[in-house]
Amino acid sequence: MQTFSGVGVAPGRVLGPVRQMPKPVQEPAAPLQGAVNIPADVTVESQGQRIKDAAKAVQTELRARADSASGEGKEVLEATALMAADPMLVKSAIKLLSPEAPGGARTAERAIWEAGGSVAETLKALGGYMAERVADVLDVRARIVSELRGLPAPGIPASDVPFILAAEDLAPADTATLDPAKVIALITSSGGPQSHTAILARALGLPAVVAAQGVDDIADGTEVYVDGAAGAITVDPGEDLRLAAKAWATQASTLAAFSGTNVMADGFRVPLLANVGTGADAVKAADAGAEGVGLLRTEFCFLDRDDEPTVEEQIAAYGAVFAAFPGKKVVVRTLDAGADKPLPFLTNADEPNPALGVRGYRTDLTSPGVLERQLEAIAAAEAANRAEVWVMAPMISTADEAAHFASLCAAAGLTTPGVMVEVPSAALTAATVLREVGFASLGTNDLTQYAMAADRQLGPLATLNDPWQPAMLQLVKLTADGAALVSGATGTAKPVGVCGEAAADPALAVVLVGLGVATLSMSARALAAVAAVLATVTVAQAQQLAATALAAPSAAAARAAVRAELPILDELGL
Ligand SMILES: C=C(OP(=O)(O)O)C(=O)O
Ligand SMILES: [Mg+2]
Repeated sequence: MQTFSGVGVAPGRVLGPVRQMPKPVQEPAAPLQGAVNIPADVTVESQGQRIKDAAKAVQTELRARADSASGEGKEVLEATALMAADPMLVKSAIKLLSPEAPGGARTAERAIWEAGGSVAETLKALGGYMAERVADVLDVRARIVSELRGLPAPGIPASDVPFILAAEDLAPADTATLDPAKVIALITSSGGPQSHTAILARALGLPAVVAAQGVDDIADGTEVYVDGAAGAITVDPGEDLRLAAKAWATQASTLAAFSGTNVMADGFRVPLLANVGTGADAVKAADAGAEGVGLLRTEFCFLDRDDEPTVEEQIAAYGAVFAAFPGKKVVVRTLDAGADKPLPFLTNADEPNPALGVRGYRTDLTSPGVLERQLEAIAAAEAANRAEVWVMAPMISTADEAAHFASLCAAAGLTTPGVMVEVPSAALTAATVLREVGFASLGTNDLTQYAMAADRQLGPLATLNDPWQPAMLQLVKLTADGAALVSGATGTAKPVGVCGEAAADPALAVVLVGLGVATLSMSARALAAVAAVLATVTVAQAQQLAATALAAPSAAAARAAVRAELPILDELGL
């Protein structure tokens, strides 16, 4: 039995065949200037026919996939199928096959590559809706090149049977076509606990292991067992692991849904909120019982945009989220562009150190006005809905920045400004920072990467990039202790929540509460498991477990010591 070990980022035990994510398509070689590097027996006509046949095959395949897909995935596939059928694309590729074409004759692969590139440039220049189709054209061109080469199509493989998707890492764009009915687990050789693969897995409730070296070499069809909590992948599993997968399936269907009110064993309330990116996410979160939204990632509404969304577009996007939570708290985070979430209208893609660069709140330095217009839109959307809107800025590092953000919120008529604590300086000076605003929310994904100086996207650094690191837990404690020194209007400490992925780990959630965190925000899928575990401990026990974790010499020791005291985790297979 061969095993691979990595970092478990979403719990669950499943068994199934592996399907590898095809490698990205390599650019076909350009012809030498003026030279015809094509064998004499290959005619322009035969190459033209190859292009036509390949385009047709791609279109047929995409149509078939669109027919069996639903929702956003179906729309993406339909739009891409239309592009593949576009006669302009095929015609301009065929022109490039001729020896008379500027620069000489191309191979069929090179011709479709260049033709697709030109169409993409034209669409980009047209802007607006047309520019949004650029990704579809580039996808079609990659698919036609793969077809011509006889290689599997790029993107998530199509399959009639459920499978375990193996990849080096997944990009945000892969999420639209990932069908959770078909993909039953994710395993990657790269990526950290805060990578897009990890965030996606938790949002979809799929067991996942990242940073498991070698899994991208497992042959297609090989049966493996994945344990998303233990971070282990076993090839050709024995009978005991088959039974474990069966037991998990039974358990997963019996874990009661979240009731909508989280109460600890002694009656203490810790509201459980949801992390969302769009109105559609918010509707799902409300259905899952979320007590509000603890993080609206506003940049997720505009990731495919080259230009700044208008105030009206923003009002519509935020209003759709507020409408799903009438009378409930919704914490809106202002645009967190930069690093892993580039927005061309705000960030410079050529920065040498993007994670340490102009990102989050800092873009107000280089693109003044965008933040004010966003706050204006949030205030207008608040006025048109009944949600209780709080607003926070990402990447705040100093009390001065917090004060400036609060003054912008006040000018927009927004009454509850706050900050994300995701830069260690903000945690270390929490009391002075919190004097300027009404609340703080710990972004443990970034706080971990900055505390440990370990890029959250990098697989080899996954063990450093672990929110159980005792240094991280100290920063959480410092923030909660700092907040306790500063009281708000009601005379009580200013509230500190957690909206990083740490909140979705049921054992770590207990520790966070023990450290003084008042609310936890997570992907809606995690609500039921976190609530089930919190219901078994009192605040005093959580504080004891927090002390145990803080005293541990390593992340692994902290996790093991706390898990040993929470038998419910094993009972629920978490
Ligand atoms: C919640 C966070 O923000 P994001 O993951 O969007 O950077 C975080 O950093 O923990
Ligand atoms: Mg962050």
